[in-house]
Parts: sequence; C-alpha cells; structure tokens
Amino acid sequence: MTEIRLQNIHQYFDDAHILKNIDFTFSEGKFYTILGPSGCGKTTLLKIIGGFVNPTSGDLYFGDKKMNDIPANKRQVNTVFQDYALFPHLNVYENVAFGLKIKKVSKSERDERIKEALRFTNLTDFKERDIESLSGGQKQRVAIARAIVNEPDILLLDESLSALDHNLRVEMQYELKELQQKLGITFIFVTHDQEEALALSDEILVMDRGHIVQAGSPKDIYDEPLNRYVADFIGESNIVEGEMLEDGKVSIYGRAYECVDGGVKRGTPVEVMVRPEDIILKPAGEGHLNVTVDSILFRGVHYEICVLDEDGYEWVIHTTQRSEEGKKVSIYFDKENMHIMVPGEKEEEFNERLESYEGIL
Ligand SMILES: Nc1ncnc2c1ncn2[C@@H]1O[C@H](COP(=O)(O)OP(=O)(O)OP(=O)(O)O)[C@@H](O)[C@H]1O
Repeated sequence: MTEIRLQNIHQYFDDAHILKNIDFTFSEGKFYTILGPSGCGKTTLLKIIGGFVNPTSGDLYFGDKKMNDIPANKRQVNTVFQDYALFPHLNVYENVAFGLKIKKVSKSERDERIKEALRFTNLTDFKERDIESLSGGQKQRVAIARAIVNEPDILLLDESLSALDHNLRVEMQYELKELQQKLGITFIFVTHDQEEALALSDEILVMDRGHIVQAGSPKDIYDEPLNRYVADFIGESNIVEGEMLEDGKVSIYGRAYECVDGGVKRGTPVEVMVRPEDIILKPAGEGHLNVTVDSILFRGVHYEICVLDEDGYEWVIHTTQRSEEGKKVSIYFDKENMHIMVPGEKEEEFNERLESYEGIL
C-alpha cells in the first residue's frame, strides 16, 4: 500500500505551462477522481504518477520513496487507457496473461492470478473469447483484469468509461466502485463527467488550467464549492452577487438575508449560490422574491423552471411541482441552502474560514 505525494510539480511542454505547482497527497486505498474540462492537464497528471511523463520540476513520492527517476515498469502502478489498448489477435485469457509472461511469472502462479483477476471482473466465462467479439463493457473489464492481475498498489484509469453508452456506463460505474472496495487499492480515475465523479469518488480533485482548484468529498464539493468555477462545473447553480453585512447575514440586491456562513469582513462583495433543487416555489408574496415563470422544461424526474425576478434576474428551479408560463409566484430558500463564496479566495483560506467559523457556531 502506498501514499502518493506530489510536491510542487510543474510541467511544461515547450513553452506551454501545463501543470502549475501541483501539491497533493493521495491517501492509500481511496477512490480519487480528477475532474476538469478538456485540456486542463488531467491526463498529464496521471502520466506523471504512472511514470510516462517526467515532471519538468517538483517531486513525486510513493510513501517515503522518491519516484521521479523510477521507470513506469518498476512502479506498483497500472493504467487502464481510454482505448483499452488490448491485443486484438489474442483472446481474453491471453490478453490478461501477456504481462505476466513477459515478467516470467511461473505458469502455476500465472494461472492462479489470472483466474482471480477474471473472477474479480466477472469474466470467468469469457476467457476463451476473441477480443473482437466482446461488447464495449466487456472490453473495459478485460483492460481492468489485465491491470489488476499485476497486483498493483495503484490503478490509474484515464476516461476509461467514456467509450460506453449511457446505460452501460452507469452499470460499469457500479462495478468499478465495487471492485475498488474489494481490492482496497488506490484508484485514480480521470473524467470530465461531473456525474461520474460524484457517483464514484471518495475524493474529487477539480482542475482548471493546470491547477487543482479544490479537492474534497463529493458532498463537500457539491455543497460548499470554493468558487463559481467549481459550482458551475459540479451540478447546476444559481449564483447572485451580494455583500456580507455581518456573520450570518448577507445582502442580495439590497435586501438582507440570514445565512449560515461567516468569517468574512463586513462589506466584502460575495457570490451567493443556491442550487436549483433547493428553491421552493410559493404563492406570490409568500417567498423571498416575487417572480414570473418564464419557461418550463420536463426533465423526467423534475421540471426545470426558469423564473424572472422583479429586477429581471433569472433563477433556475428544479421541482416536481407543476407551474405555468407567465404565472406570478415567489421563490423561497432556507438559509442552510445559501452558500457564500468570496471571489479570489484560495482553497486554504476557504477551508480555514469554514473551519473557524463553523467552530464558533
Ligand atoms: N506530450 C505532449 N507534448 C505537447 N503538449 C502536450 C503533450 N501532452 C499533453 N499536451 C498538452 O497539454 C495540455 C493538457 O493535456 P492533457 O491531456 O493533460 O489534458 P486533459 O485534461 O487530460 O484533456 P482531455 O480531457 O481532453 O484528455 C493540452 O493542451 C495538450 O495538448
């Protein structure tokens, strides 16, 4: 088992500064997801851990051992790539066996380990099958079996569910989570799909242009995003400008609201986030703000209703309540569901503020 520590990692490709001062420790045995838009540096970070890219500067440690100069095949790490990189001319068993043969593992040990890897990935009945005859989900399982047969401490998965259709993808998410729990090793999964990140992870690292912007449990990141970027990237949100009046009180468009956040100087401009599912529709005059229903979309499990307040600002609401376009209603949200963000605040400052203020409450 291995803790992975990235210390002041920078990565340049020619003049392009791709990773900027990455400082992060992955604990043993957890499911991590690196989440961010295309091009933000997720795969590069994974490749540094896997040993396929040497960082321009900074250090990588597994436990106490510095890994910068240790080649990929000498690290207790295996990678499952997006395209699975399976050998099309070999069957399932042979694909899983390949690495062990190269390493000259004895036939009896090889057979035992392959049997175990196929069992873990529910492929026992498929071992004789040609790769080409398998579905996308089965190919993905072979790629995972081929990685775990090496008994790695760390499994890296690069957008490895993205080739699958929606239903299969959801099914594989369950399998992947279960597999990680059974094996108890560290999984580092890369995706740009926020729902996938929320469903799978013990911890999510949100990246933006080479930085880790915020790291935390899915619930922390969803309920208490550091800033507008994270709030928008994970889930949908209503974000309005406000000003802090005092601890537990914020002004939005000149009207004072009670909130549960604090530790921000009086008069500081803030952004206030309310998730669409936390807004309640009430008859006109009974909520915080009077609004007019602008549009309604049926989204299967809820309606997505856009309303305009009297200042012309739009609010998005997810509700199972039916309404009508043009109807005059009002919106209400509990103080616990308002989240205050301070533009420009760094993750350490934000965490300190949350801890110290919550400590007072
Ligand atoms: N070997 C390389 N040489 C030059 N540029 C590279 C190299 N590898 C990656 N890059 C560039 O670094 C940036 C980050 O790439 P990376 O693959 O890490 O992003 P990503 O977040 O994984 O994106 P995606 O979700 O599209 O895979 C991109 O602009 C990419 O073009």
